[in-house]
Amino acid sequence: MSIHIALIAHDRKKEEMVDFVIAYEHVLAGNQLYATGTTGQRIMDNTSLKVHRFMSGPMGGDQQIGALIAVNQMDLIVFLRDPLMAQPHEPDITALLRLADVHGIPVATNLATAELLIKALERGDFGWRELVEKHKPDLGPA
Ligand SMILES: O=C(CO)COP(=O)(O)O
Repeated sequence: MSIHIALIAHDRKKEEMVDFVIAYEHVLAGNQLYATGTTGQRIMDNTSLKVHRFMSGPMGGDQQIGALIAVNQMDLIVFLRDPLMAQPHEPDITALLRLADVHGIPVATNLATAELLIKALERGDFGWRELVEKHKPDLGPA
């Protein structure tokens, strides 16, 4: 199954993201990949993956990915956040993570969780979706 995956990394986490996408290129390939601007560029520079790039995070990229979550077009997010540095667009980051929680989208915010998610994806493990679906809030018109 091909799913929609967003890949986002703050500056001091971009090396981690590059290592991650190189290690799991075989799993990521075949899915629809999205990224904020600079992260997407780094991924394409270092792999043969094709990534749809949005704006850079501070310029609205997090919001663009949030908009895809809102219309049910995002299935999994790897967002390697920098927990040790304040970001000028912190409200956008919070909004993205909030929307992921509203819509029950799995988000990895560190490398360890990212590996767990990608390994589940590799196994084709989507059983978790049943319970998420059962407890989804009534979101009104689609
Ligand atoms: O700031 C970001 C996410 O909040 C990432 O943006 P870039 O990928 O453009 O660096």
